[in-house]
Amino acid sequence: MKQDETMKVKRYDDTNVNPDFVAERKKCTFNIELLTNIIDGSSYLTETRRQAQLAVLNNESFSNLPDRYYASRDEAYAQNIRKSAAYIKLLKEDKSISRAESYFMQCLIFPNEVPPFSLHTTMFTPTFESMADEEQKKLWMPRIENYEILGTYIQTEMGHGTNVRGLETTATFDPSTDEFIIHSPTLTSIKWWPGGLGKTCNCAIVMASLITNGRNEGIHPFIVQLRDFETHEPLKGGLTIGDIGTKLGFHGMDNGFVKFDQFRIPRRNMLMKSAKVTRDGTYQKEKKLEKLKYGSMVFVRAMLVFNQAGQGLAQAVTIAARYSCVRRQSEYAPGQEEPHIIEYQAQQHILFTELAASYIFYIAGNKLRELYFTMNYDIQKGDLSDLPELHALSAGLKALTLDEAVVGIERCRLICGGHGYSAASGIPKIYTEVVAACTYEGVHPVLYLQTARYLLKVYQAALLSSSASSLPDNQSSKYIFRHLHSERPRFHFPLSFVEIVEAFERRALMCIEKASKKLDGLLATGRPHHEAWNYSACYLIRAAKAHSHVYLTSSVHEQLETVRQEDAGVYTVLGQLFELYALKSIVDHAVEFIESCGITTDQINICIERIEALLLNIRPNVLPLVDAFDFPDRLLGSALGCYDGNVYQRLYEYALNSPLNKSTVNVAYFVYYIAINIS
Ligand SMILES: CCCCCCCCCCCCCCCCCCCCCCC/C=C/C(=O)SCCNC(=O)CCNC(=O)[C@H](O)C(C)(C)COP(=O)(O)OP(=O)(O)OC[C@H]1O[C@@H](n2cnc3c(N)ncnc32)[C@H](O)[C@@H]1OP(=O)(O)O
Ligand SMILES: Cc1cc2nc3c(=O)[nH]c(=O)nc-3n(C[C@H](O)[C@H](O)[C@H](O)COP(=O)(O)OP(=O)(O)OC[C@H]3O[C@@H](n4cnc5c(N)ncnc54)[C@H](O)[C@@H]3O)c2cc1C
Repeated sequence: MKQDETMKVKRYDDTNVNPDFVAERKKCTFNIELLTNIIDGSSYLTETRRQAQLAVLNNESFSNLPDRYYASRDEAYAQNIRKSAAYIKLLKEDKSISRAESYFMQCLIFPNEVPPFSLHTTMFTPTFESMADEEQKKLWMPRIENYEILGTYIQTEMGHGTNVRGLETTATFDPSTDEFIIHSPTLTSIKWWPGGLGKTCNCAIVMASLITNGRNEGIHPFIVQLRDFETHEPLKGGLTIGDIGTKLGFHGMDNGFVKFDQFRIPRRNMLMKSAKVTRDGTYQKEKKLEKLKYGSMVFVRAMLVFNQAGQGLAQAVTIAARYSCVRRQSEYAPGQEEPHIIEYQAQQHILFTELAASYIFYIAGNKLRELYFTMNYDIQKGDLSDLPELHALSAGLKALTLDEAVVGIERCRLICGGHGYSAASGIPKIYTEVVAACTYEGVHPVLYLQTARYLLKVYQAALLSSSASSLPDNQSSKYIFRHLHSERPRFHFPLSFVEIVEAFERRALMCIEKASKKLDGLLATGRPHHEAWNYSACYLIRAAKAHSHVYLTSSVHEQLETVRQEDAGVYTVLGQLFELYALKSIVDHAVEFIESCGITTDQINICIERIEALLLNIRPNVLPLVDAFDFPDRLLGSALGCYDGNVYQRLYEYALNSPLNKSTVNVAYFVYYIAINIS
């Protein structure tokens, strides 16, 4: 990114800080900057992020007007298009903007929003790059990279989302014209939901059943132009396109529908890297590359762990923590000043456990992102051996971290009392954004079951093997081999970090064993496999969750081992958060840990006591720990969570700006109420 010498705007307002915050920040026992570097991935990335954020704050084109919480849907969409145009212009003009910089800029330009063009970068382009052959890339990529083509990813239909093989849209090859005919044969086959489809994108990857020579060859991707490049009108020849209407959130996004009526595209618009249809209609495929078509789902699921679960929960925690250090309520000691609500143990228990979870998701999410890029390098070169591992891991972690994050965000809202319910808190917007990710890219029961399917295969392999050597080191399920053939250790309390990781592994192995036994038991009674699988679902899902917890704890433990060499202060606070998250999970799933690790209810009570001690340890650092996330106020968009802690002044300003306050007497009152009274 080109450096801007005029960068003056501050990321925080530190001129008029609430004195309670000043006092809180003085209690800090660790180096905040080092922790920020860990969350970002490195000091280089911290600097990159700050520069990118300053560039956004200094650019008028990216301001959020009208107020994001008062905008109607039309305004929210228009606002996003205005900012998108400015953003894309900037990316086109300054080719030195790196991928990481553009990512950081996007997060701040569209705070807690998935903007209409985002499918272009997250799904359309990666799917095209992965599924198109070299000739197709040469033809299309320059216009895709130049944003002349703005694409979305069209898979889901009104009648089918999860069952991709059940999609009804057809792409039938017509050898007489060398074209495919895309068709929606039923009401339920209308494509439904794709982001940016309703009004914004001019092209799409469309997933449809390929039919040639009278045979249905299954779901394949096609690149389809939807709108005229000049007029932006939907193309003639059999397209009905529109916006699907208002949703729980995502107001600035035009999720859309499209009905194809015998719509024709050239044969070469089928993406032909792993399968093709020749001029005479012959279908050919490279079987080993078949699963590449699922690749973009794996990519987004892997990214959602740090981007939505980690960042979303961290933002809600930042808001709740800062507010808890300002808000005073209730008479604690008779006759004394009301304490800040942060002093109540009940408040601390919720706030600090969610703080711990946000650190765990962020750090583990960063590791998953790195693992994705490492493994995907080989996958794109045609070695798909790591794909099952990556699929299982990204599916399970997307599900587990988002499940826990949305509950955590809602808990943060609740501990802010009444003001948490106001849009001005910022938390409702974070919630509606993050909870959407629990549905898109796969609903969670389905994703857990995908993870479980993989785990049972690994378990079967481990039963037949006596060592872990047959699994590469980067496989997260290696512990299954290790522990299956080794004695369970005696755990000592309070648990050491190493013991914590092993306890999670032992619990996961037990859940996998139980799921396998359940399935085998049902099969032994003569039930068909699909039925036995369905009636083992609760066991299978428990196994997938337990395995995903293993990744969370082991990857953060690995990070801790590195930090231990670097900085004692940061190691201590990060260790406290790690321990708190782990112990809370152990207490929440006590039965599974008692059974798998041979521990007692008395030892679970030791964990409960230890959690209380950890709350006291974490208390002095609470503000510095959320400051370390380093969210600019503009990203949080919260009256309760600003860096300066001037909550009440901001709440009042927010109310004064309400459109309802533009007049002292509302016209509707005259039109309806006075009219009734007169008649
Ligand atoms: C602070 C740090 C900063 C760092 C710097 C930053 C760097 C920059 C990095 C860039 C960041 C980007 C940030 C991104 C942010 C994200 C925000 C995104 C916003 C996105 C907006 C929303 C978009 C939404 C899109 C959608 O929803 S698209 C539709 C999604 N649909 C689904 O998910 C459907 C769910 N269904 C399925 O997945 C499957 O079809 C099914 C698995 C349920 C099918 O089951 P079925 O049994 O029918 O399966 P098959 O027979 O077809 O296949 C079975 C075998 O295939 C394997 N399989 C299945 N799925 C996959 C897969 N995905 N990958 C690999 N393999 C797969 C099965 O395991 C079977 O295998 P087996 O036979 O060997 O057992
Ligand atoms: C905000 C948002 C953005 C989206 N963006 C896009 C997009 O850009 N492109 C796109 O193509 N799609 C998009 N989608 C669609 C999304 O991918 C689907 O909604 C999702 O995959 C779920 O499919 P479905 O809605 O058909 O639910 P269904 O598949 O009908 O599932 C409904 C429920 O049934 C249960 N269920 C279903 N199948 C099973 C099973 N096998 N085992 C156990 N339980 C099951 C689950 O509880 C599930 O929640 C988006 C959705 C949302 C909400």
